[in-house]
Amino acid sequence: MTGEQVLTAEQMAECDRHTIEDIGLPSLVLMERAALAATDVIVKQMSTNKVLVVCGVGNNGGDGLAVARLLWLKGIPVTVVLIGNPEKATAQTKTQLKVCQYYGITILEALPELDTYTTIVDAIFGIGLSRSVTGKFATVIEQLNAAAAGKLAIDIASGISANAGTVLGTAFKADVTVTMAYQKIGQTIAQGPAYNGDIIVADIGIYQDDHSIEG
Ligand SMILES: NC(=O)C1=CN([C@@H]2O[C@H](COP(=O)(O)OP(=O)(O)OC[C@H]3O[C@@H](n4cnc5c(N)ncnc54)[C@H](O)[C@@H]3O)[C@@H](O)[C@H]2O)[C@@H](O)CC1
Ligand SMILES: [K+]
Repeated sequence: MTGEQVLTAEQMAECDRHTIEDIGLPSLVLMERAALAATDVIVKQMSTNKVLVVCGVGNNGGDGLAVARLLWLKGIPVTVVLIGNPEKATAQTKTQLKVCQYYGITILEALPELDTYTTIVDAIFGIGLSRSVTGKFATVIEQLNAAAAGKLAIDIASGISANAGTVLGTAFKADVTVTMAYQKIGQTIAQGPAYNGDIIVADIGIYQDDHSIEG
């Protein structure tokens, strides 16, 4: 079903759309499955002494906020940094933000001192990255890269072009990437492999050819 195929950002976005609009699986269900998959890898493979989840305001950030909540509910110390204007967040990400606020998870607007964090989760940009990373986003990514913590990227290392595999300005350097449904072509070419770390493809219920699936 998933695994071997490699998709462009546009193909992946079309698969997302098809699953949500044509099949009818709610977007928040897919986001929850993405977050459960990433959380599982964090718990099994990363140090959970103190986790920092750095989120943008797109749906990649929504995945990150859901991960933060799932870690929190397991009793793992977690802090969120939200970069970007929350008023511009997607509907799903606004919902995830509200839920994190309900649980009293600390949500910062700027990076804290990174020395004590054992794992950093990158949920800044996913396949929606559309231009070069500059300004505060670039500064944050460079500071994260300089930290000693283990690093996990959600879907794709922020700053890597999902189609070309090139670094768009600057990019997060992950030890592990949990990518949703299919690898993106940019993870397999150019600088992509050097920034992914180990790739884990998570089956979250999105299939490119769902008519060929046998029950
Ligand atoms: N559509 C869905 O239902 C699902 C989406 N998923 C997640 O959603 C991600 C895609 O979400 P989106 O399409 O919302 O996009 P992203 O979350 O990847 O990023 C889009 C946001 O980043 C901004 N942006 C793009 N390039 C920028 C730059 N260089 N500097 C500053 N801001 C920049 C855009 O204006 C927008 O606000 C996937 O990678 C995956 O992590 C998963 O939750 C699975 C289901
Ligand atoms: K990311």
